[in-house]
Amino acid sequence: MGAPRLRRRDDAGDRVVSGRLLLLVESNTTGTGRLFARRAAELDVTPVLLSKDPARYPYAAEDGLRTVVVDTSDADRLWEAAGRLAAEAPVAGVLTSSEYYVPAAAALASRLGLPGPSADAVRACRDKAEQRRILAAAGVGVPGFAVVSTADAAVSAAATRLPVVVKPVQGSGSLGVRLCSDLDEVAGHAGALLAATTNERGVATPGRILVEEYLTGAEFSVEVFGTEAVVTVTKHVGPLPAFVEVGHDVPAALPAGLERELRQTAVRAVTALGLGWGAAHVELRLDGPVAKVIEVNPRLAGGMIPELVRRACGIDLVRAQVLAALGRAAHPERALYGRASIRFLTTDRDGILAPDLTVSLTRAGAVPGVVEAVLYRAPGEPVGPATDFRDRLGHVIAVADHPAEAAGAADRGVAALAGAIAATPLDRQEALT
Ligand SMILES: Nc1ncnc2c1ncn2[C@@H]1O[C@H](COP(=O)(O)OP(=O)(O)OP(=O)(O)O)[C@@H](O)[C@H]1O
Repeated sequence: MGAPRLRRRDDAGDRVVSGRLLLLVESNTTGTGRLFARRAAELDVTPVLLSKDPARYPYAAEDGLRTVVVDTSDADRLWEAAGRLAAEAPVAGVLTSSEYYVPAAAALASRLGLPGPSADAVRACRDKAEQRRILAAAGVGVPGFAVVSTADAAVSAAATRLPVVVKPVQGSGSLGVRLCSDLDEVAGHAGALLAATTNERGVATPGRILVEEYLTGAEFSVEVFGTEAVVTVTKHVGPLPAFVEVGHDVPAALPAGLERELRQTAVRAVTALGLGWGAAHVELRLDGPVAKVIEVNPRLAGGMIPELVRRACGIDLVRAQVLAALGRAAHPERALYGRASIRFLTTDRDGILAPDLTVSLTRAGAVPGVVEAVLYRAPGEPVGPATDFRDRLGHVIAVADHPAEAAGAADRGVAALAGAIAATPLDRQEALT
């Protein structure tokens, strides 16, 4: 890789490029991807986004982020791209904020001799069936599950367990995760999932799905860094049969015993999976007094959770993750004792966004405690009921000293934001004709 170089001018423009590069392999599309690049720049490292299609991330152009177009699903193409960049300036780290590219980033980091999680561990973890088997074998609580590759096998597995959750073995953002109440629904949904040959990133699907016992207890996540539980988060999901995350409260307000149960289970899960490097996002549901793991993501949480943790606890998990990738010590210590809540805007019916969104945004922003109100869609866009994270329309973040105040302010804020949803496209069409 050669010795560190002095600052130089970037070929692609006249931005100043620092002596070392942080390679970002693709990005998530909702929030933290942008923050990784910003934190890197704050640490005097130049972020470079490696992507098949950088246009997927509008923030890259908005922030003037350097991008390299490369087939990120091909390890050798990534290696060659890293080699070309290393000829310009030393590569100091490799990271991703995208669930889908954690194994690719880990493998590239390892090949370059840079810090990162075990590529084998993250690959196994990303396959929810494999993850379930490892956790069950290690005695970590998980819902009852069956791995199947035909709709008939899904029906057989569901027969004694109804209602069941039927879901892909790989995925993110609750895509394809559905509660099925009878065997016809199981057959229909399992058949639809198995018929899809590629996921939403265009990657081939494995031809297996999970049929799981439905846990009805409250849902939480524990944000783990290394093998330390940093913070526990209360999660809210929208109406069944989908499981769209519609809000988070940070930190969760819990009795000490329950907090301990969640934290210990999350750390045992991370350890059993051979993770323990950088951030992991562990989702759990209660089954009586016992915490059971819904999923371990071998990456930083999405859904703006890192931003809530920063606002409530003064812990910057994105910065910690970037520091870890650069091989620098990162100790996420709590520095604040506030509360932060987010509520996502969703709708239960077809509609359209108003031509002027500023009124609703201003009203939401004016709710005491609200620190951020955002809409993700343009005026006049059609909207409809949410089945996965992509159908969320915006969010409101509120902070306060007490949990109920932060949650109440976020609820009031998102209710104000809902004023942006107007008549259905059909009504509008009729009105226009
Ligand atoms: N066995 C189960 N019992 C109860 N709820 C479940 C179960 N499996 C999944 N869910 C619900 O569905 C949501 C999404 O499931 P899961 O985490 O497996 O999918 P995902 O696509 O990886 O979602 P995300 O990226 O949001 O974590 C969970 O947060 C939980 O609310």
